[in-house]
Amino acid sequence: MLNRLVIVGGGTAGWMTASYFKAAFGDRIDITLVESGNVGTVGVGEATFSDIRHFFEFLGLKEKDWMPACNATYKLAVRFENWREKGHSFYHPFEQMRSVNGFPLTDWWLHKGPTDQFDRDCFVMPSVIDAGLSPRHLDGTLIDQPFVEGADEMQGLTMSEHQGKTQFPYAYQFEAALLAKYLTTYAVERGVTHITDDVEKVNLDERGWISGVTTAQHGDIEGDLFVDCTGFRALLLNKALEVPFISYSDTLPNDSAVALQVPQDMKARGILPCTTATAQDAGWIWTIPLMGRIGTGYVYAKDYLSPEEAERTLREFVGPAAADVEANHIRMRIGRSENSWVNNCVAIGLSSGFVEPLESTGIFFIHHAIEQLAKNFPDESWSPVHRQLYNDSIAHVMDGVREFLVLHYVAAKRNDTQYWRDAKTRRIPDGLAERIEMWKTQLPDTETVFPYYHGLPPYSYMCILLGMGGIELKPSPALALSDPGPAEREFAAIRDKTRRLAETLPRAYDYFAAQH
Ligand SMILES: Cc1cc2nc3c(=O)[nH]c(=O)nc-3n(C[C@H](O)[C@H](O)[C@H](O)COP(=O)(O)OP(=O)(O)OC[C@H]3O[C@@H](n4cnc5c(N)ncnc54)[C@H](O)[C@@H]3O)c2cc1C
Ligand SMILES: N[C@H](Cc1c[nH]c2cc(Cl)ccc12)C(=O)O
Repeated sequence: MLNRLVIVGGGTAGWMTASYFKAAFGDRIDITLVESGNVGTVGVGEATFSDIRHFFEFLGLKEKDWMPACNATYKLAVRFENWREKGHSFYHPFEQMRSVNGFPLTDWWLHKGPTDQFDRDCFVMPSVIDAGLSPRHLDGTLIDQPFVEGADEMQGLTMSEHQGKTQFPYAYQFEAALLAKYLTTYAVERGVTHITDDVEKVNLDERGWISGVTTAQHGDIEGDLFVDCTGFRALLLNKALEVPFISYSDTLPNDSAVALQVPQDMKARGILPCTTATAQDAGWIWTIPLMGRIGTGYVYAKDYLSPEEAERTLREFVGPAAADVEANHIRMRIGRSENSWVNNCVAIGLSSGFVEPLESTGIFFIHHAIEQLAKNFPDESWSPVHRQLYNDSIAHVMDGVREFLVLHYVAAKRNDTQYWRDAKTRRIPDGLAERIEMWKTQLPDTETVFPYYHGLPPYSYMCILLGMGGIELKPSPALALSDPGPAEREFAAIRDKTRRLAETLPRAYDYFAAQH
């Protein structure tokens, strides 16, 4: 039986993989995780997709247990500031797009918008976020959404099987290092062998398959399937097996980041329950509120900005609270491995690929890779079909997300610096130009977005197109011949619901203070 899994690397990717496979296969799988005591983890990675809740459910973990341990908060949207012009903001919320007579509400909004804010008119969440509210009441009940928690027909589905069925109203923000620690306890309690040591050599057999890894103090570790979770180093897949890496730098030039972890009194400050991405002269700054601190960082292209200037800008942006905080400068490898599974080696996490964290996709990539590996887990026959299906799925998810991110820059109206002007003339992925031409006339739908599963529904594309403001969009001509009454009633219903929620939901801080 093929059941010896060796995971090299103990960051978020390594521990998520170890925990998931123990939860999936129990004692029938033998898992060893070796992580260096000398090489650190990336140390950021704090905002997620809402889909991550399936991961926690699969492990049997409850919010009330893991969230306080990871200083976690709720994320109801990404808030984009200054991408259209300075002073403008809009949300990409976790909220299903309403549809009226077969047309998305955003189409009706284009036809006859009640205000110039598509997000506040078409969704409830933006006003909930502006008011700093929690999506759960103090007794734990969920915001009034068309969503049934724990519905039987949803159990055991992968993320791709869930897509389009429901939209859960929030994701999470947490300290990734604390989550890795929490999962270490989870995995070790369930029988994962944990070794702290440096892998110094990857041993290949005559076919070029990995027979084992040699550590500094624990000798050789042998296994059947090796999971490379060594981060940007990609020691097994890219270094030992020499699998080529496809850079995305021609379409996504941001290759650097500087991060700060700024202690804050969240009670005094309050929690804006979202991740904010504020456009800058040569990139953007993330702001992620956690319990007890703000995680923040400037993502930029070093062709346009030096690390010193980036750090200075970030410190000015944060203000005096950052004065004594040490900055963490990070070089990002943007792109993906040609194949993430080769022979008996599967790369998961940064070793497989990465795109800038503008839509918080890093942990989503890990979760997706784990689900796909579980689905395509090999036996002694090592069928190439499993590898092929896995590799295609990983490539599609990463290429699809790349396309979505490129759209942010192409659609942003801002053009006040060379960085933003170049964003309009840089090469874009094949197919995107044609799709944008189509979306100018007909808003994105399942038929016209990137044709493979990549985690993002068509309404996400609508939000970016409508919010960024640099591409002129037209409503469907059919709406001019249609009765506007039902759409007007829907806009009014959203206004009513927003008012009702503002009166009943607790402040986000108060909700978490009660949990802690
Ligand atoms: C600037 C930035 C911001 C990000 N923000 C987000 C976000 O908001 N949301 C999100 O979802 N994702 C985000 N990510 C991505 C996220 O950080 C990663 O996906 C996640 O942390 C997984 O990292 P990893 O485990 O693959 O690698 P790492 O954290 O780098 O871990 C690598 C592991 O390999 C081990 N290792 C390396 N060499 C050896 C060796 N020789 N022997 C033994 N062990 C070894 C190390 O000790 C470490 O344990 C961000 C990434 C960056 C760079
Ligand atoms: N898989 C979906 C992806 C998704 C839907 N809405 C949003 C909003 C934001 Cl900010 C990020 C991702 C998504 C999910 O996670 O719910």
